[in-house]
Amino acid sequence: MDQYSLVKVIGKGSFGRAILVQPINEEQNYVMKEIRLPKIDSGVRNSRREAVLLSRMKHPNIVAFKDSFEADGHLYIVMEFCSGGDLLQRIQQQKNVLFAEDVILNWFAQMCLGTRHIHEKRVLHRDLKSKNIFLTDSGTVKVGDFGSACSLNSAKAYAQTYVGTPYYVSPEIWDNKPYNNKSDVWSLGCVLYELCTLQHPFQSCSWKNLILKVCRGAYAPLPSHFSYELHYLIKHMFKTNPRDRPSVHTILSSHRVSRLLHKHMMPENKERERTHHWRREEGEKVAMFLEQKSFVTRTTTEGPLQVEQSPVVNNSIDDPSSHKRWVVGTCSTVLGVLGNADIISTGSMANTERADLISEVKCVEIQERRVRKQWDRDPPERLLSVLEKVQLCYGFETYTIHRDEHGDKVDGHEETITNYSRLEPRSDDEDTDFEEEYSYDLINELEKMMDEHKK
Ligand SMILES: Nc1ncnc2c1ncn2[C@@H]1O[C@H](COP(=O)(O)OP(=O)(O)OP(=O)(O)O)[C@@H](O)[C@H]1O
Repeated sequence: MDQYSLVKVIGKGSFGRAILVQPINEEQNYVMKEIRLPKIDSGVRNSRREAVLLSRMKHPNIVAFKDSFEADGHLYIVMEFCSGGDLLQRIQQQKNVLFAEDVILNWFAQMCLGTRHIHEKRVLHRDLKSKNIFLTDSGTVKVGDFGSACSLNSAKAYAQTYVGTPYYVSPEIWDNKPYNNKSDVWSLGCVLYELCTLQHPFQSCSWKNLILKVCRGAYAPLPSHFSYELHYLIKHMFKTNPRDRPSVHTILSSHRVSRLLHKHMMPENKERERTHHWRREEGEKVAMFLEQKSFVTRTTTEGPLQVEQSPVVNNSIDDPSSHKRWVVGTCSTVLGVLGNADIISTGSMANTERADLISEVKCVEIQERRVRKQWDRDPPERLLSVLEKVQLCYGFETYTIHRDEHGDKVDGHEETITNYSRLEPRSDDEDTDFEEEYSYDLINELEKMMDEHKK
């Protein structure tokens, strides 16, 4: 503590103060968060988690960790100072003058880059909102406040469940489903919408209607001057079924908006994105290669050559010794279709012998759309009746509910259980599996919380 001099208090959160400090031997200012340590051990462990998780993040779009220590019953976390304030403050300063689309896309691309880094570390932020996204003097956007975040490799993180800040909470949370990476995407969608309209996407004068709107994904359309891509992105980020929402990785690499986002990225960020992008020259090279490549795939010792059935046009199926070839022209059409397709499930391909690949792809897309429609559902009645009794002014607060410790058998400061299968790289169509393993009776917890408020 002695190595920092106090400049001023910049704000108060629900767990303590945020103080602007300067290290004795440095010119630069930092923010020191002072968090009262609770009396009980589990509470102390939860408080320390913010420091542990923040220290694991190293990315230009995440508030940088400097130091943490404990003194006089407080935990202190020292981090980078973002002198441009938070996005909520910036939105309020606008006084109803909308931001230009260029500015919005530039900020949003940076938010996505920061959030993708968090998700790549198998961490869920769980409280993304305009108040937790900061700006530096140079206009760099930084995701901050890991007070609600949880690591999927940490058993103790499961000891508490999440409510978040109700205006930013996704439909699956109200439906008692586990929090997952797409729930963070929903919250990012809320921030993006706020930047576009200076309003919350889901607003109402009662909680009941607010949650109804969230669960139905019912929001007022963006002003029409915004690009088609931005409208399309918002629509997808507010899909009520998390499986239909794009992951942050998809938004940055293969969504209809990706190209537009890349245009607004800093050169250093573009460099990494380029490696993820399907470039035309590369596509043509692959097409040429496939065209030349022979396609016999399996032989047996006893019988003649077995030609594996595939969706490739076969010129001489009756002659087992001849090679199958990709037909000139097919590849570029396939690439065209693949370029426009969303996520393609290859599972059903094997059932269709020598099917035309292009119509197969289209068919899978149509089937997926049909299945997706069935997911729409109304929010639970019990939740709605609870919400009728709640005051809307609680909507901006972050809520965290602590689980009963007895069931956890979590003891000791740094205990973690690593589930290695969760650390494996995943393809985009699997990425909703990145979620908390426990689910809770959130409504029951809310009822208890309301009772406490009344006392
Ligand atoms: N790294 C930072 N740079 C600049 N300002 C910051 C930084 N971190 C926090 N602040 C500001 O300090 C104030 C308090 O932040 P803090 O995170 O402690 O609580 P909060 O976000 O207001 O509430 P909550 O308890 O819900 O997290 C806020 O106004 C916030 O904008």
